[in-house]
Amino acid sequence: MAELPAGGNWLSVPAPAKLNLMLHITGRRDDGYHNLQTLFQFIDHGDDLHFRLRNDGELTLTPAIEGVSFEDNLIIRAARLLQKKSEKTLGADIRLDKKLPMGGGLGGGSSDAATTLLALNQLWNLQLSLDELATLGLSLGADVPVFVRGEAAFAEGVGEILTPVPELAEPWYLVVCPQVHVNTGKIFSHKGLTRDTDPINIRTALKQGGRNDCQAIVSMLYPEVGNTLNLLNKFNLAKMTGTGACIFSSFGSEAEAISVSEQLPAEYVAFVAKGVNQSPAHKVLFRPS
Ligand SMILES: C[C@@](CO)(OP(=O)(O)O)[C@H](O)COP(=O)(O)OP(=O)(O)OC[C@H]1O[C@@H](n2ccc(N)nc2=O)[C@H](O)[C@@H]1O
Ligand SMILES: Nc1ncnc2c1ncn2[C@@H]1O[C@H](COP(=O)(O)OP(=O)(O)O)[C@@H](O)[C@H]1O
Repeated sequence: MAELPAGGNWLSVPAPAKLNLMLHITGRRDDGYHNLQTLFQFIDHGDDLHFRLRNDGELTLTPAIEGVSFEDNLIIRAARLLQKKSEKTLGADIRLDKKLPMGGGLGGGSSDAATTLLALNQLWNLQLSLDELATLGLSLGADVPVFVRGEAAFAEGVGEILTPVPELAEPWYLVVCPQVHVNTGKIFSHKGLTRDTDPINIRTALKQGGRNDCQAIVSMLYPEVGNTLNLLNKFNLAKMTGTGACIFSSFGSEAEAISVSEQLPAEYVAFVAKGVNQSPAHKVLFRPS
């Protein structure tokens, strides 16, 4: 990341990735969306965003994301929602240090949106509650509310009915990112998708975990995903996050995770990160003073 331009104070806030430790699809709703049951946990790896106040109502974002227009970028969409809500003419310069792959199931876009809502709420002194920010966030994407609330959670509905699960273990993860962009809509509309898994309760989800109902279809449509799962499974149980493409495997120590990553073929893109039940964004913004 290039140095932040001089002048003004920059507020730097991480936008962590999430993993779906299990993902069951329990039905299809009348609006075409699917009801899910999923366990969300954050990892201490993600994008970084930097915000500087402007008093002229303008928004800038540097650098742009290739293939995503300025107004479509979830960062700008989140900022616009807050501008509308506050009826104030505040603006911001925003710098994005993008590290997460797009369409990887790591929730990078949703996390960028949530970090923007949290950071600008503070920078613009809007005093919106987490409930209000989560409701605004849901209009941007089903995964935004969990990032706004910042607690590892069991999620139901399309992901907006959240029950915190602070008791989740916080292992080290090896995350491998096959270089394909999975189209979420294509997976949910596939006729072979398992979409009638019986609902389970939180206790069962925490005790037994669960599978990812999208994994079989994604592996079939994107062979790189299936191949990566097969390879990682030789070392340790591996699972896909969200609608893919990224695969993760958990370890008791950082050293074990690194050791497996070092045994992967050189062309594999992978990183090691720690599972955390509190969002790193919350750690920065709600640090006790
Ligand atoms: C399933 C998850 C789990 O985390 O996958 P990832 O995106 O993280 O991989 C998310 O909740 C994804 O939520 P979100 O990111 O909002 O989904 P979008 O890309 O907007 O969804 C694209 C399309 O998939 C379908 N869709 C999405 C979510 C859902 N619960 N049911 C659906 O049927 C809808 O047709 C929607 O138009
Ligand atoms: N700031 C952003 N970061 C990533 N993706 C964005 C962003 N703004 C808009 N998008 C769009 O959202 C899509 C989903 O991105 P992302 O959240 O990273 O994937 P996933 O939901 O699979 O983890 C991207 O393909 C891109 O078109």
